[in-house]
Amino acid sequence: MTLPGPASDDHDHAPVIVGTAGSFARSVLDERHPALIERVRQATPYPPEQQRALDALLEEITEGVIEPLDEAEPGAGQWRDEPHYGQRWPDVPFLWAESFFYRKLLAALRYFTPGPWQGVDPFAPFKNAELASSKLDDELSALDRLPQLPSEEQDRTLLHSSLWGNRADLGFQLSAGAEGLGARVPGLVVDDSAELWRILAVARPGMVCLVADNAGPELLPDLVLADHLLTTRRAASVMLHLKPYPYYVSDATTADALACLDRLTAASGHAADVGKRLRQAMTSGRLILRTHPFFCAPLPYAFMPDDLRRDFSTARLTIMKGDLNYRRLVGDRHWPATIPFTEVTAYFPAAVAALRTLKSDVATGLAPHALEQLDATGEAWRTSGTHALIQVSV
Ligand SMILES: O=P(O)(O)OC[C@@]1(O)O[C@H](CO)[C@@H](O)[C@@H]1O
Repeated sequence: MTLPGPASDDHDHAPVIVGTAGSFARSVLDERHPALIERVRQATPYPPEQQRALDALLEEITEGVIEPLDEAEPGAGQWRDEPHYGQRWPDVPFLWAESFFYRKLLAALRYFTPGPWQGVDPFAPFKNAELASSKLDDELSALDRLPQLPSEEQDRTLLHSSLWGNRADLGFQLSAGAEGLGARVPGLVVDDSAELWRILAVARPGMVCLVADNAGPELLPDLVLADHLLTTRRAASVMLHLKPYPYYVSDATTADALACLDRLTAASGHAADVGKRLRQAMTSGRLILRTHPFFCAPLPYAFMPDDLRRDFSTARLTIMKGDLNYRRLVGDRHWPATIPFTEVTAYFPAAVAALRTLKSDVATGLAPHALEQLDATGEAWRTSGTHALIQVSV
């Protein structure tokens, strides 16, 4: 099943986002993807076969039309019936184009092909460098001051650290530092955090699904938040949804989650305590790692398969992290930014919260005056990552 294209919009749907000339989506297709091919090439000494395949991919996305995966590519059959082959990359739904680009990149690098390169994460050099950064040591040691904070401040600090972790710093220092989180709050265009904590403040905690986004500097605060939900009995269990294979450069896989656990337990003080508790939670089944092929599908969550819908329907709350998950949650369309978040997520089987830094055009659930103020700034508030939102739909 494929995202309805621009021509097939229902009358009550906004136009699907495509790579219109001059748009953010177009800049991703024309600039970020070619640049990423070169970054991947520089980071790992791939042999001539992969080099030739990368050259062909670069030519296809810049000069050509969308070509199907080679028939010999493992899993090509799942992509065989897509309706966009032969079209220009900017002319098809941006969500589809971006997702298929990453699938073709892994094909070019023989990620799925039995042999020496099978399962080698092309983005590992970038992820490993982020996780090894000494900057994280300072961030993690700032966690030592967390237990002294009042419980509500702990809630706020860890929720905001998870939210802003999307911007490659953990945000823990912000909570303990002089400037505090106040420095970030102006960037918060919607804040439904009170509703989020209300949903979790129940006598008998249930399962919380946390749909992860990026590894390293984002996944670390996500894991600290998961530990906090477990230790403060807001969650009986946390189901951490991860990508089944490398995706969108930084998206977290199981290997990345385990690397973060190691980073926590190898730290000192509170961070190490959190790491130990999370390892125990995993072995006791209270922290469950889950993945599903749909997390790398080019479709909105409205098209999720039944087994994934069941996971979310049994959860007290599902927390969707990051920009791509938001685009898939609300549908990657040119919605009026004031359309209620509850309206565009009405299909979701249970309570859902989005923790998202705005890094692409789609926006929903903004108050009219907030939208007016943001547009009046003349800043690229939708795509610069300087603004964020916490939205809840029950
Ligand atoms: O989901 P994340 O990691 O927060 O952000 C992913 C993302 O913002 O990066 C792309 C641009 O490079 C966007 O198209 C996409 O939504």
